Amino acid sequence: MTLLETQNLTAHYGDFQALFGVDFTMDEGETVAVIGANGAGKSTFLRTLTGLHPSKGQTITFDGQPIAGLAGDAIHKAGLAMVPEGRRLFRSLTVEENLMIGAAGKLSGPWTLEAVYTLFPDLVAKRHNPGTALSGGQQQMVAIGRALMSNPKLLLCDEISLGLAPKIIKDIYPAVPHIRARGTSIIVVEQDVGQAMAVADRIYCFMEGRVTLTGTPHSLTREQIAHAYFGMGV
Ligand SMILES: Nc1ncnc2c1ncn2[C@@H]1O[C@H](COP(=O)(O)OP(=O)(O)OP(=O)(O)O)[C@@H](O)[C@H]1O
Repeated sequence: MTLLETQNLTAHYGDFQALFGVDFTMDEGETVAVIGANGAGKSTFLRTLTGLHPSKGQTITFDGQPIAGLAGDAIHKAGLAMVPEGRRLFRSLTVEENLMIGAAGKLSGPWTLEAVYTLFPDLVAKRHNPGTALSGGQQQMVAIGRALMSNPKLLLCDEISLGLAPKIIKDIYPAVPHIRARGTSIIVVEQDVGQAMAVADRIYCFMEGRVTLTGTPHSLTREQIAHAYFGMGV
C-alpha cells in the first residue's frame, strides 16, 4: 500500500525556487534513500513533508490523508517523525529524558524505551547521563530513538552520518534494517551514495531541486547515478 505520495511538489525561499515538480511515492514498509549533492533540495523536501516548510495547496498524501498545509504537530500526530540534521538534543537533559520527550503524545506501536535500548545498547549505560556527556554517535542514537518513541509510521532521517567518523557511522547504519523490521518505514537523506545503496529498497536522486533518477539499488549503474547526482556526461 502507498504510504506517501507527492505530486508536482514545489518549494520556494522567497523568490528562490528550491524544488521543482517533485513526484515521489513510497510503499508501507519501504526504506527509501534520497541522495544528492549539497544544495540539491533534500532537506527542503523533508522539511516540506513535515510542515517545517509551507506546503499549503500542494498534493502530499500520507497514509491515505492529505497533509499539505497542516501544522507540524498535526503531521507528527499523523505518524511522521523527523530526525533533524544536527541532532538537536536537549543537552542538559539525560538520555532517558530526551527519549521521553519523543514519547509525548505518542501513538501506540512497537517503540518503547526498552526497544530503543535494544536497538542501541550503547545507550543503556548512559541512560542517566546528560546529553553533554555523549559522543557524536551516541547523540545521533538518542536523536533517532527520540523520533522513534512517538511510534511514527514513517521516520525521516536527515543526513544521519553528517559529521561522524566512518567507524561510528558503521555503528548507526545497521539500526536501519532493525527499525524497518519493527514495521517503521524510513526515508534516509544521504550524501554518501554507498551507504544509501546498502540500506535502501529504492533510491531517489535529486539535483538542483528536481528528481533526476529513481530505481532500486540493483537496477542502477554507477554511471546513471553519477549522471543524476552531478549532471556529468555519461
Ligand atoms: N533558509 C533558506 N533560505 C534561502 N535559501 C535556502 C534556505 N535553505 C536552503 N536554501 C537553498 O535551497 C536549496 C536547497 O537546499 P537544501 O538544504 O534543501 O539542499 P540539500 O540537498 O539538503 O543540501 P545539504 O546536503 O547541503 O543540506 C539550496 O540552493 C539552498 O541554498
